[in-house]
Amino acid sequence: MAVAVSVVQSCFSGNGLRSAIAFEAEKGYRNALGRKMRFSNFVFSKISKLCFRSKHTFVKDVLKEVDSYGIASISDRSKLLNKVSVLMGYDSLHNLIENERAEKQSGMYVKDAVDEFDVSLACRRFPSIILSSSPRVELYDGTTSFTERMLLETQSCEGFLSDTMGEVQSTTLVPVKKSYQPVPTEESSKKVSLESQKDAVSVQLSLDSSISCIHGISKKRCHQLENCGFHTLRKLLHHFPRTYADLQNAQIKIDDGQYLIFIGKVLNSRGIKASSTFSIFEVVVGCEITDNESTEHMNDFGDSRRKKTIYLHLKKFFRGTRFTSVPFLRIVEDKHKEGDFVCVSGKVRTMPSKDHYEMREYNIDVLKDENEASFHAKGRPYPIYPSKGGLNPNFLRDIIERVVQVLPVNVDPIPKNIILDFRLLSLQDAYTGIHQPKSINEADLARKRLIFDEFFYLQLGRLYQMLEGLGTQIEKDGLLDKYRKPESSAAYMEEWSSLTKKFSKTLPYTLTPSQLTAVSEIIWDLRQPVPMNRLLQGDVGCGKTVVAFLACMEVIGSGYQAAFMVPTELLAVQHYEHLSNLLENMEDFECKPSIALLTGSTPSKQSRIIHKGLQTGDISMVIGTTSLIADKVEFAALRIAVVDEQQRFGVIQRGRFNSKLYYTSISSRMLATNSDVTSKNDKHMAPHILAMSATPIPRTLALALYGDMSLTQITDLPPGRTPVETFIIEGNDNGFEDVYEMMLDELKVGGKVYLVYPVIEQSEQLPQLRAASADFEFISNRFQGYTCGLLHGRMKSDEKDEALRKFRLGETDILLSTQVIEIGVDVPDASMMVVMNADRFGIAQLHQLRGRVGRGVRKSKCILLASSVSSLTRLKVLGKSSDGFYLANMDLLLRGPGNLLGKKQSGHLPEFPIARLEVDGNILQEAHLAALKVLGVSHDLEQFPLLKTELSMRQPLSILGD
Ligand SMILES: Nc1ncnc2c1ncn2[C@@H]1O[C@H](COP(=O)(O)OP(=O)(O)OP(=O)(O)O)[C@@H](O)[C@H]1O
Repeated sequence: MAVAVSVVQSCFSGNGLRSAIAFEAEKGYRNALGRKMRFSNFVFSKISKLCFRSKHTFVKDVLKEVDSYGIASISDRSKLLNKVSVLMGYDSLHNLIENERAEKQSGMYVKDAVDEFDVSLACRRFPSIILSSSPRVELYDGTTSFTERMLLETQSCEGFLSDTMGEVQSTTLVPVKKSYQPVPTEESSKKVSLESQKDAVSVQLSLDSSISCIHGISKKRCHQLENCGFHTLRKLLHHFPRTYADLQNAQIKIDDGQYLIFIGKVLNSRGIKASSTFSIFEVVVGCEITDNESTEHMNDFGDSRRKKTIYLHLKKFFRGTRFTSVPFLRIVEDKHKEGDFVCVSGKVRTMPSKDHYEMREYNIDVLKDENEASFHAKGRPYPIYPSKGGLNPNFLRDIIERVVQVLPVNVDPIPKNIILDFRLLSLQDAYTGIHQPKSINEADLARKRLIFDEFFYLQLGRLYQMLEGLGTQIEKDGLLDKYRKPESSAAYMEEWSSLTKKFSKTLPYTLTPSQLTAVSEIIWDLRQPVPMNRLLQGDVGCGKTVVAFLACMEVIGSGYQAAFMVPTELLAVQHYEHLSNLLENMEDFECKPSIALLTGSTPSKQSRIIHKGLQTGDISMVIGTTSLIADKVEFAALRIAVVDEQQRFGVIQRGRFNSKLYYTSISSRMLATNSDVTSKNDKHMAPHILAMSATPIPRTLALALYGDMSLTQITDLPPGRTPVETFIIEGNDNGFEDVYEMMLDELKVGGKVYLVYPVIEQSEQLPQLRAASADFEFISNRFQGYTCGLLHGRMKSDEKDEALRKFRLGETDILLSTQVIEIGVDVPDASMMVVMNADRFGIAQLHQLRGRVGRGVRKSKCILLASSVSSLTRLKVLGKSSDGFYLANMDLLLRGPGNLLGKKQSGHLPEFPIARLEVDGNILQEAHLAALKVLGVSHDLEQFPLLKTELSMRQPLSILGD
């Protein structure tokens, strides 16, 4: 048996020896005497250390040869190193060198060979090792002979490679003690034991404890884990299983690699010390399995199914001197006693002997009795982990299991009543449930709790920051109340300023109930002493613009300024013209606000005049593009910034208005210059923000993106609108012919048609895509007698304006365009839209495009031409519904939030490691309520110190998306 042990030991030799051998061989066995001596001393000491308990002649011979290495010929040296390599567990010297290179290249140089060591390979090479059925291996008892010890002591190899490789391993050996008793070091006493210290540890351990506190983890492993980002227990616990294998009850035919569950009895449990730093733990379980499918053989009891016993060899490997101590091995052995009834699950590997199987990834539970077996045998999910940074998933699984076992009970920062109210698992149970679930249901509950946390801290962080920005307790309560009962905060028409009332009277229509409520809510907010942060959401064409205009009028009426920012010049011009027309209709000329248009194309002389006007307060409202947030634009008293098409701008730009602080209202400033008194009502405050979203985004997504904003939704459409009739047609020759016919019919009755293309120019890479410019001539020829216009992003600003103006005025009948018209373009009598290669657009995007027609009283059609039959199905959803929120939800489900929002905006979405917004929206709502509840009790979270610490740990600033 001693031979077996020494050989196994040799397989576990450290990287230092391998590096030295590889280096020596690669450098061509250099002849400098000093070097040769240093090398032979080093190898000798290493080999001796590996084999020092063996009296086997092979080892002794090798030692002798190593001793005379310095005087041996190059070929003998090469042969010797070949032998040493084999002794170390490699196939040959060549194989050793390859391994060394591969590890260096993979960047895993510090990789611990032990855990990768395949015992079965060694068993095959050295038949004397029969781990699975051999009697207990004698543990080390210090029987090394005196002469050997003397020899070892004199062969110090310190610093062999210090001058060449810089990787020194101090291997000075000390006389071996008679009986081995591990002396607890300060470091090891700090570490957490798997079982016994659990309670004691719970006091000191926290989720953010370093991973070095995991019992038995080697320094190398620690480094590896840390290099892969696992610095703390939390990081490890948040490495969630990728999926769970569905464990099947074992049948007679067992295949390699299957994940199975067994009930059986422990036959043997033993700890084997294989070297001074390496031990193997093996439990052998005997299980009787049934062939459920066989009815041919009857057993003694008349049972028609065949039964047989199989043997499972559950193996675990430990490295580190602490794990080779007799007491440790005894403790591990005693964990499972002979005759224990157990449930084992995991991945099986077939062994050479019949009916013997090995399991290295497994769960083992001791069962009370046979009754419990039926419950367990139903199968439990087996977690499968993703690898990370080259770390083996099984290793990760093992280390995570150890962390779960020592997890303290009191790690949960979320208050108990929140846990109860929202029926959540405790955090400890959630970690156990996600990593070691007893059922899929448990894993699901655990997942819910962890998703809840992701959302909860996001909401808590945002609301907390908002409250921090407020002065008084009343303001804070008011804000939380507003989130809890948004409907109770509204200023109705009678309370609006006279300018707002007058403006509303000039509108050529009456506001819809939703529009009225929206204006009332916004005006209520504008009266508050804290900056408003509101998102106005509504389906295409529901009339958001006029709501925003009314909000602007309200602040202008009180002597302040308004800014209205839109994403395109086209839209800026459209809004400017629209508002100018509405203001022209106002009877009272005296208080008519002065408005300006400021875009990138505004001539510089004109821009300067506008800048000046904004600075002095002569201009009360400016409409424009991102030019509005340029540094040189200064406002005298900016009180509201309307940001249209919020998601096109993102959080950063929205925030930039905040730097344009207003100081005092223009009227009070004038008063102040006359009387030297500043109105007490005027504060230095950031302007109110009204964001408008034209893409109806699901509430959950809105909450995730704009968790810090109030939400107003316009849910009805102006009266008289008839739903746009939608056709989904395959874009083949027949399809196109049909569409051209329909277009002709529409044009004949005075309709206007948009033709929307996915690209401007035809491309060689995507020849199947129809292009706007390329089609212009063809369409003009095809529809002779009708005028065609072209509109796309590469045209100059004034050319675009002109194209749209002509279409609006009816000078062109067909407008060939790209998706530039997607946002906000309002030509009320456009009555038909044809979208080429419609499958290239997202559902929400198509809904937006479709919203460009049917904006007036005219009945409208939208034709979506699919590139292929297969894409018809996805488009059909648009045929079924014209409800933007429903479609946005569908899009969210089908394509995820990134695609729904577009690249730019989805970059502002916080990252959720396990939550999926498209399906976990309800948890987000709950988390929002929970956050409100907590902050309602303690605005500054002083009453919840654990929660506050946790919040700061989770870096709330990053969740703002900036
Ligand atoms: N209450 C109303 N009654 C009738 N027409 C209205 C009403 N409100 C707005 N409109 C008209 O509906 C059309 C669409 O309005 P508006 O451009 O404000 O919609 P929107 O919500 O901003 O649309 P989009 O999301 O497409 O930009 C405009 O022509 C506008 O004049």
